[in-house]
Amino acid sequence: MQIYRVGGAVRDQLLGLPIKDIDWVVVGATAEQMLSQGYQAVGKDFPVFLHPHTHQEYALARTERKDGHGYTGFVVHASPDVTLEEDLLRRDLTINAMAQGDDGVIIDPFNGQADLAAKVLRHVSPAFSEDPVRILRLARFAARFGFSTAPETMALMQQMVADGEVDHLVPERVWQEITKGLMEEKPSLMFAALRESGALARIAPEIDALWGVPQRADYHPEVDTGLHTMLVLDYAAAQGWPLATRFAALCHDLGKAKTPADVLPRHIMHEARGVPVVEALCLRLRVPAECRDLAVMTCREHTLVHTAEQLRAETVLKLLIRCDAFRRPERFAQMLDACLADARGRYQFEECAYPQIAYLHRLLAAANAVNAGQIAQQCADKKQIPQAVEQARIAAITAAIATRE
Ligand SMILES: Nc1ncnc2c1ncn2[C@@H]1O[C@H](COP(=O)(O)OP(=O)(O)OP(=O)(O)O)[C@@H](O)[C@H]1O
Repeated sequence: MQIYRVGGAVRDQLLGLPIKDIDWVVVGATAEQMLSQGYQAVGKDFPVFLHPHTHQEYALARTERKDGHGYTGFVVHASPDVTLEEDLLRRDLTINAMAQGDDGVIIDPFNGQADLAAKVLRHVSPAFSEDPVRILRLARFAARFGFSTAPETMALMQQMVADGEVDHLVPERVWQEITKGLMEEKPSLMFAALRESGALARIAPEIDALWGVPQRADYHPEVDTGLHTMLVLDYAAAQGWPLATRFAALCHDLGKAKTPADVLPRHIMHEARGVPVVEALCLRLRVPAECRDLAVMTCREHTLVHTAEQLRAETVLKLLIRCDAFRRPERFAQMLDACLADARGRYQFEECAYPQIAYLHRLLAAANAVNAGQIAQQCADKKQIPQAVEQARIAAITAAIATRE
């Protein structure tokens, strides 16, 4: 048997990037041979084995063929007669279809090195169209490397979308790829590839609908809501913020696509209109609660946060309570970060001051300093405790507002 490094490890080494994990391909072996050498079988659908000591993954060289119409899985063929080249042929992109043997020689039958040098994402073979998740993979590699898509690959992806292939993707696979793409350096490039292929309109029409929606040019010199959303998202990514904050940045203005045409380019009530849209997207993609809740909250509150310094103490307290800021201050802080991204994700406002964050943190700290236990002891009628605590918090916030620097 021969063993080769394949895929991302070879690509990243050629790019001079750190290698996270190595995938190995074993040519000329059977599953029984692997097991007899102490490897543990781990692949549910594919013949993958774990090395007993290093715990690295070794896959038998394989070919596969689509099982029926739409994406329903693959019929996998792994046997000692499958060659390395046959295995590489069924991979997604030429830059991911290179191998390296023990001697260090790169095996590159599909010119992945040339595409790396030209910064191009190109499919390896027509088999690309057998798995629609490859469109999302390509899009996230675009976000990671800033590479362009080969015209023939873009045409193939557009055809796949037109054939309805993307509609067969299960939500978990979509969310997994979107998650990875959001964590890349420039997530907007993922959405650009998804839009151009037509896939975004199928997997997340709520996001796709933002392009072409105008906004007031005095607040938003970039005008287009889709472009603004991408600026906000890339700002969040550039700060290295976590997934939930990036997802909240992505979703904060979904309500703007629902603004009635006769009130454009104003977007009164877009926060309230957006909440059900964000909830529907999250439900469909099975977005985890942590991401969903922050996205809904940001969508609902971002305009109010922008006006924080004009708010009355009562309104501030209601905002803090709605956001559960007393119990979840770190999540509240994440929402404020997403609001900062919203403010700065605009042409000509890229470095605008955003005192709202420090201001609201100061008011939260003031409200938090209220000694609820002591108030409870002083209340003769227990039923009045919540109201008394609320009054004390409003007084504390009022005092903090009055001492504004
Ligand atoms: N859906 C797919 N279709 C075709 N080939 C795939 C697919 N998923 C993975 N591959 C192949 O398996 C390799 C390893 O996949 P993996 O998901 O670990 O990505 P990677 O290229 O290592 O990138 P990353 O740095 O994101 O882990 C890829 O480089 C590619 O050759």
